[in-house]
Amino acid sequence: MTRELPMDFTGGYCIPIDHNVEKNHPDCTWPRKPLALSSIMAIIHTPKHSKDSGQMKEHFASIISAIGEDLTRPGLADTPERAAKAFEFLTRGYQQKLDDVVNDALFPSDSNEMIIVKDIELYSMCEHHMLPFIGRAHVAYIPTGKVLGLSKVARIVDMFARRLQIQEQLTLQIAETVKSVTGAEGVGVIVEAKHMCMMMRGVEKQNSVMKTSAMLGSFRDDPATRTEFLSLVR
Ligand SMILES: Nc1nc2c(ncn2[C@@H]2O[C@H](COP(=O)(O)OP(=O)(O)OP(=O)(O)O)[C@@H](O)[C@H]2O)c(=O)[nH]1
Repeated sequence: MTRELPMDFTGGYCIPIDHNVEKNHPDCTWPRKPLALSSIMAIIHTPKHSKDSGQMKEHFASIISAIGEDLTRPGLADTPERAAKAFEFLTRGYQQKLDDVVNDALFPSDSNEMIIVKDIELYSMCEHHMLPFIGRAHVAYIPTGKVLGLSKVARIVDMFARRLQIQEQLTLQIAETVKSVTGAEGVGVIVEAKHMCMMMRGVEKQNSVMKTSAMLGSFRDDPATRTEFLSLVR
């Protein structure tokens, strides 16, 4: 079945952003035109959900009953509550605010050399099956006067990973956010991950790895910068 995914156009390539955005956003037309960075940031930093763990607990109880299990047996009695808590944790990115995540950890620096944070492990969940995808992110940027606290790069990765995602969107969100927070002249992000929806079910391929990248600013425009990033990541 061919499916039209809602698309956004950023930095020269298209990625799905959000099912509601395309319908509602006046800039989202076809053929696509670039969204202003402020619009992108507003979209990706606005949590669209408020948590309700009581409701989640009830829903998990319904799912357990629906698969034919006995909710009253001792092993399962507390499972709806545990599952709700786990799910809340796994999707906590919706509750996070960028300002809190960054916590003003931006420091003046004269460096204009590439900064890379490699091998940031990530745990996310595909929005199609709500099954995990697990992998690593490599994030690089070239600062222009200020650098970001090292841990904050990993926190930004987590903030977006801990939502229902597709890998392409996650990759771009990390890149756009690092760029907007640091004002970097360029940002490169590579994510490599294995998707449980392809391993545990469906096509059942155990060894395929998905690699996605987002190159912004000089990482996009300057082949030497991109090559340096790719060689350092390798
Ligand atoms: N591009 C992309 N696709 C993803 C990601 N996570 C899951 N998918 C894919 O989303 C698609 C959903 O396809 P559907 O045909 O609607 O669902 P399905 O019948 O469960 O598909 P199968 O997984 O092929 O059994 C599948 O091809 C998944 O592999 C992701 O991060 N990026």
